Amino acid sequence: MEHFLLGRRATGALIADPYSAAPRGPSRMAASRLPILLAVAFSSLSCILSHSNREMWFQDLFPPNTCPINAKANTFYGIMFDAGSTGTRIHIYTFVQKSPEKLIELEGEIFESVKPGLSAYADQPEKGAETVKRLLDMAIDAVPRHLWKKTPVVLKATAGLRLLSEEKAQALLLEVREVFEESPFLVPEDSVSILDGSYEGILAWITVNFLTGQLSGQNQHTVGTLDLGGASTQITFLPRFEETLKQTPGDFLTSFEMFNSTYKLYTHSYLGFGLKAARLATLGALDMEAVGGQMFRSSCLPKQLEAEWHFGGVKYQYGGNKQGETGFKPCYLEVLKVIKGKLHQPDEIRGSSFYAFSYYYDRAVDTNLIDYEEGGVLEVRDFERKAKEVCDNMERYNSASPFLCMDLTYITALLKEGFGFRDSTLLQLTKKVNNIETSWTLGATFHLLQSLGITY
Ligand SMILES: O=c1[nH]cnc2c1ncn2[C@@H]1O[C@H](COP(=O)(O)OP(=O)(O)O)[C@@H](O)[C@H]1O
Ligand SMILES: [Ca+2]
Repeated sequence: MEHFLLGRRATGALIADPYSAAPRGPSRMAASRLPILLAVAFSSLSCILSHSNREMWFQDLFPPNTCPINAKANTFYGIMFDAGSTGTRIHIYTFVQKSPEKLIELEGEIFESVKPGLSAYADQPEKGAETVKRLLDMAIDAVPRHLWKKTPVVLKATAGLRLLSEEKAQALLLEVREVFEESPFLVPEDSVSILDGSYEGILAWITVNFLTGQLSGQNQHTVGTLDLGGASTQITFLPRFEETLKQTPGDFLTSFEMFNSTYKLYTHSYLGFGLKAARLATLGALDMEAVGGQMFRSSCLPKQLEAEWHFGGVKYQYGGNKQGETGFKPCYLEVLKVIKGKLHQPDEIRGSSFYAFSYYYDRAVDTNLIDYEEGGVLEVRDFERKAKEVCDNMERYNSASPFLCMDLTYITALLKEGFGFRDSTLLQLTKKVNNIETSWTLGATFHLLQSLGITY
């Protein structure tokens, strides 16, 4: 079992900031003021302690002789980039410390994204870094000038870069690091890296459970999370039964500390099981070496379709089964080959409900199962019903993505045959909670603030 200690205790004065600045920036700034549980070491004792400990590398983050006891309400920022396999996103979080005795609050988020993801620039790392720079320019506008030097900027890449060769991934990360170094922001050590898969699940779990208020107070009823990316997928939950801990392979369990609690989580990231990687696997095109003008066909695609698809910087030609079968049944069998026996099935989850986002959300929106703004609660069987409807009437759904049938069938098979959920398992489809994106980036920013000694 792995054990992550997320951050260490803060030394108070390092948290304090004499400046008080109203957040400004684009209208996307979410105005929600979440009551927060971030325990911040703002006691006068820690203020004294920190004064004797000023030589730390992050000392510039806050003025050395600021005593929090005198600090007024202040605002600070954290910039977290998510370099996903299908796109790069910037999350600029605003936090407010209203008074030394109070816990800090997450005030809002500015979010923007670009496509394609960094991995599409595997052979042009400078161009890839340019996409990051364009997003970072937004932060220049969003963060008040006098706070630039104290605002940390971090980028974490997920499955797209995990699948690249070490050399290509490192070249991209190096270029991004240069962009950061040239910016006016605080660039912590290790500010540009590939995020470990198990961290990805844990940090998303922290985000969702933080935003839904489950990490504070005595009666915590945490919820499990399901993230379906382009290249990998994560499942994370807090096991309630001893039996689950006994039945689970050690590397699926991770213990970590956050907000003064220790959690032992079940989490796993399945690389190559994201929605787009699964398309390639279903088409039999996952082995990139095999590509070379070859046409990949599937019963999950419209019969007459012949098209090209670019993913991860590689071009694929694909099409429908001109002569053979199409529809839900043959498609399900095709997809099953990709999934069957490849995933661990914890018994405990069969009766639980889960939060689901990313491509679970997008495909549910695409087929009107949920509203784009509101999200909603679905049962696993709703995805299967929709998959049948789309796959057995493929021509009718022609206007949407030609992969709609394959995607819905994959989601159905992943949930049922992969993780072992029941038809009746409830899924809470959520994009935002209180106007904040349900992404691992918020959990990662808490971790960042902890490691900089700002919160614990
Ligand atoms: O912050 C976010 N807000 C909204 N959607 C997001 C965010 N981050 C990721 N997504 C969703 O994640 C999916 C793409 O996955 P991604 O590109 O992150 O692949 P990966 O996780 O396998 O690297 C899409 O459904 C996209 O809408
Ligand atoms: Ca992702």
